[in-house]
Amino acid sequence: MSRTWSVDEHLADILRSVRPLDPIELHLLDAQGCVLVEDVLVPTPLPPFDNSSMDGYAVRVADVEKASENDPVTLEVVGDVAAGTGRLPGIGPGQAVRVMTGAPLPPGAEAVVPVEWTDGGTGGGPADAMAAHSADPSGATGEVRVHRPVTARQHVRDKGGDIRAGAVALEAGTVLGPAQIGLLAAVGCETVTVRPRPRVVVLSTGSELVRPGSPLGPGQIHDSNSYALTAAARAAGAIAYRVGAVADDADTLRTVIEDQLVRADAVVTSGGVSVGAYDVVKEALSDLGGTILGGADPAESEESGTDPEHGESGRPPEGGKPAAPARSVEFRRLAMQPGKPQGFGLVGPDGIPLFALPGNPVSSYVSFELFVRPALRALMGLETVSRPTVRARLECEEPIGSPAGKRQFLRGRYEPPGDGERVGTVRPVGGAGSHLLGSLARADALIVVPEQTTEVARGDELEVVPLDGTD
Ligand SMILES: Nc1nc2c(c(=O)[nH]1)N[C@H]1C(S)=C(S)[C@@H](COP(=O)(O)OP(=O)(O)OC[C@H]3O[C@@H](n4cnc5c(N)ncnc54)[C@H](O)[C@@H]3O)O[C@H]1N2
Ligand code: MOO
Repeated sequence: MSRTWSVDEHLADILRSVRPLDPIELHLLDAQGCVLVEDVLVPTPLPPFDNSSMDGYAVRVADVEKASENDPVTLEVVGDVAAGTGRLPGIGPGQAVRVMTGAPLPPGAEAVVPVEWTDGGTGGGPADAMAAHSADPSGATGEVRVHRPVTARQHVRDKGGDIRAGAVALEAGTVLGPAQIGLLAAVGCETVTVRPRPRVVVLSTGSELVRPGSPLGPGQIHDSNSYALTAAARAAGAIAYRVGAVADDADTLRTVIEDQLVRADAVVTSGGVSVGAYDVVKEALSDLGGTILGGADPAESEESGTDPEHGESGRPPEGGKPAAPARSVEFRRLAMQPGKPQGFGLVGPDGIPLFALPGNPVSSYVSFELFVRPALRALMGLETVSRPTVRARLECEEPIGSPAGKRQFLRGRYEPPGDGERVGTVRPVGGAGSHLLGSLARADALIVVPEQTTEVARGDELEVVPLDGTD
């Protein structure tokens, strides 16, 4: 390791290196959370036909103009239209058709009188509801007494009133949430072209690691990082594959990563990046020479006929920008705590981003939040890649020290501002140790102590990063 990098420099370097994934066509529900790459036009108007917004009677306005509760107007019921009905009875003077919510407006009808404004065909007072079709399968016939007038188009939803045919239903760049997926379904789209969710391979390293569910031998611990990081990748919108723990052996690790690259848009490892004798990730990835993991060397690529369309990294350039140059994994020291040792690079012929995170459980999780999550969001084509932050006043009994020159990320619980308060409060949970998984699990936010600050105390206003909750 040479110089120390700031958090912002490291993140900027990562974001410079990742490009949004190539668009693919996905079925609607598989596209949830993805970004649309092209405008979606509405082929047919929405709604596709004039229809009733109420269960009631389709009428001509003039026929019910004088209707009142004391002096109802009696109309002849000439038909019954359920939602989905294609053949529609026409309405002449003095006639009505019983219609259900969403049913097409019959020809000749100008408005719909809700059933509650009629006797429902019973000959009595105002009705609460219509008789269920199962109870009265003959449908609506006979007469209906209308107690109130309606205005033209009242209780009618106009054809194209929501969106006109040919209009843009959703613009390129829209993130598909439930409402957007509903709209696409409504206009008849079965598939959409979006940036896919990145496939993230997560593996942990360490010969001390044992899978949860297995008993611990002497010196062993359960592998928690690969679980936390897989869950974090999923929470970030990725499709995550947990490979599990790889023993501290450089050749094995290289082979496992090479094997996994086929299904990876990003690789996340944990552990083995510090200065110990068994820090295998660093050993396996920092000096790759001509192996496949190092990616194509730009000079070699030209000679070996790399497709110029696909740039040196093997990935297509996006929006005219040059593709990211291939670069092997670089290990660096960051001015942050936790998360000081970090590795990042592009590996394999396709220049897949690889994040080598430190092994301490809090360090790997905080590193994921700060560096991997933004990169995954960039791969998805999302514009906002980092979590929004808030300001909050610190609530703590004793002053808390922070290492000079390092940005510290304490774990805390955030309380939003109450009525009339400008900022909320944040209370530290547990200490600064990067092994404190118990307190991490009770926290819902990271408290950011700037590099130049060496002590914070109650009442200090700090930047806070709210994290995903469990709800
Ligand atoms: N002499 C120095 N020692 C250390 C330094 C240093 O600068 N000089 N840096 C420390 C810092 S900071 C960190 S962070 C760690 C990073 O170490 P590694 O990335 O090499 O991680 P490991 O040594 O493999 O593990 C560290 C710690 O975390 C536990 N661990 C690892 N993987 C998992 C897992 N999947 N699940 C649960 N726990 C895991 C591991 O058992 C160790 O206790 O280095 C410091 N040392
Ligand atoms: O990543 Mo280390 O936390 O700085 O213990």
